Amino acid sequence: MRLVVTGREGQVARSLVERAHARPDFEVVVLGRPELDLAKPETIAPALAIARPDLVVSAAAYTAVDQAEDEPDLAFAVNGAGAGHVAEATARIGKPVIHLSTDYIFDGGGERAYTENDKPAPRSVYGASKLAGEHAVAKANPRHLILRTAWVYSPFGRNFVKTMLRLATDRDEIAVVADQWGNPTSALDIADAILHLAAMLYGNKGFASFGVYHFAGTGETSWSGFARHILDTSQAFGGPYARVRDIATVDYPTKAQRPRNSRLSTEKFRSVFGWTAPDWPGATSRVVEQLLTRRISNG
Ligand SMILES: NC(=O)C1=CN([C@@H]2O[C@H](COP(=O)(O)OP(=O)(O)OC[C@H]3O[C@@H](n4cnc5c(N)ncnc54)[C@H](O)[C@@H]3O)[C@@H](O)[C@H]2O)C=CC1
Repeated sequence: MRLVVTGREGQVARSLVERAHARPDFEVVVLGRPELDLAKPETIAPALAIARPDLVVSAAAYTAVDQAEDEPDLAFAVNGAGAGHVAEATARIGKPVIHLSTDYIFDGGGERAYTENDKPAPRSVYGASKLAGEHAVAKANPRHLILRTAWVYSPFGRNFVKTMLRLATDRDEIAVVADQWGNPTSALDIADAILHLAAMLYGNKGFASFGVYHFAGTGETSWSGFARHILDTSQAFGGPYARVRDIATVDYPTKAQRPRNSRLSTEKFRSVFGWTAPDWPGATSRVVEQLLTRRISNG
């Protein structure tokens, strides 16, 4: 089965390439700029048609959350209209699309994990642009799976785990927000879930479970809890360590507002697809170990 993935250098795209290495039943083709540019609609359909997908994974996005506040037009062009064009081009060649979305479509109020029935109310340009993308995808291709995920990290690209390890190389203490809660999610686990979905979809004309799903690491924590686990694991493997000091969101102002409660209920995904992500501490430890081992082997 041939998966065509947008966002060539992204965490999810690179994780899919890595996970598919061990799976002779999957071939993963990654597309990126300039041949596929979500901000240039005319590039999208030709690039996808040439790549001959059995399934498209729409993982490219404008993900600079704070910068999006200053570039709303570009964020909406890429995450909203661009995502819609990908889904439309995929529908035109008769294939399904798996599209990645985000916890930031919620406002972060409330005390329980969000379900797929909860009403979106984004508080940032990024969140609003991703919600526009969900609507555009759903309208353009009825054969869609929209996966909302959160707090994504991996051995690739830029993410919170790599930031903590980098800061710990030259600081004794790192101040981290303690009053935002969520589910850290390894992009490698997202990749495994996507391969599971792809196998269920392939050649199954009767597949009737299209729609919106939440998929995230199992268990929850705060950013500071996440940071402590990363640095404790690093120390255990002989890597950099720093103490973590809890601070409040108000003490760490950012341009874009983040949801205080980012927790996603993955019950629907589990019951429909029989699949759950590993628990977040174990998954995080594996990525930290992978990063430290790579660093040592690279000298
Ligand atoms: N990183 C996170 O914490 C979260 C990410 N998501 C979503 O998951 C998906 C994957 O995220 P990541 O892999 O972490 O993102 P990433 O930031 O690692 O990768 C995004 C990719 O999209 C590409 N891209 C940006 N603008 C483009 C354009 N105009 N045309 C073509 N490609 C373009 C970038 O070059 C990059 O390769 C995205 O849809 C994101 O919105 C959802 C929740 C949390």
